[in-house]
Amino acid sequence: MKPLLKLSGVSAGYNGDDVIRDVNLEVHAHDFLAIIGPNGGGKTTLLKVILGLLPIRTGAIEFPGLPAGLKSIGYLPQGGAFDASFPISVLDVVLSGLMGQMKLWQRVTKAQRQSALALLERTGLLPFAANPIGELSGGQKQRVFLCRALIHQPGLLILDEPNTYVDKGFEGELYRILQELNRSVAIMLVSHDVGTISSVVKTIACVNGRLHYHPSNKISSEMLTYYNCPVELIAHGTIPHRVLKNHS
Ligand SMILES: Nc1ncnc2c1ncn2[C@@H]1O[C@H](COP(=O)(O)OP(=O)(O)OP(=O)(O)O)[C@@H](O)[C@H]1O
Repeated sequence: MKPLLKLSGVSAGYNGDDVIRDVNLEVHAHDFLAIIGPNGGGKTTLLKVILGLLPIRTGAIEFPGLPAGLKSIGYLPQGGAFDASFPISVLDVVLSGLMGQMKLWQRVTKAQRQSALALLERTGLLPFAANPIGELSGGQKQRVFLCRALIHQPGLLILDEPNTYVDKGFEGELYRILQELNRSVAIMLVSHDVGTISSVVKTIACVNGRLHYHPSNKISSEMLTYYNCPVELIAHGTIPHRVLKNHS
């Protein structure tokens, strides 16, 4: 099976300085890959080059198993990256995820509307479908943006810190939804929360300038220390968990 996404010897950065160096990575159908690493290690930069938002200095990025290339990728940016004060309904935000696929003069079909409503139902937001997006909480908005990233049925879903704004009560449910989605869509997930995601994902890549790939979801402190990605125990609320420390 061809990989959906293939990076070969990719280096990229800003103002002439490489942030990620000689990155090699393949993502295949049904993969559920966590991208972890310290602050400033280059995780978001990696996503930017995959999404074509940042030019690469060396190497190649290909989408052999995604016939529509970038258009087959669903993306949930950090914090939604959407002006939520815009007077638009929750349902229309979800449907706006189809814009890249549709011609200017095309109208949303009944089937597309039904799909959007089904996604809202799946994420517990159906009662809010007609509400202005600005009226929702941060966590609820993040769920709407997840639906928006899914509405065009991507082959690969990329999420940058999806739990940042999600209410704690929905975090477990979010991971459950992602695991269910993973039956039909490959997922790449950037996260700092090593403890939680290791039980959810299938494989792990640690990005710290270079990318170190682990074909398993088991994370040990030794492994992270070896790759210069030390972890520490912290507690949010009552449950302590491991997160990545800043690099010295
Ligand atoms: N637009 C930019 N211009 C210049 N430097 C940038 C830009 N964006 C990021 N950087 C720098 O690139 C490095 C990597 O940043 P990046 O956001 O990719 O890291 P990250 O691993 O996603 O970090 P975090 O975990 O804090 O989100 C950092 O040193 C950052 O300051």
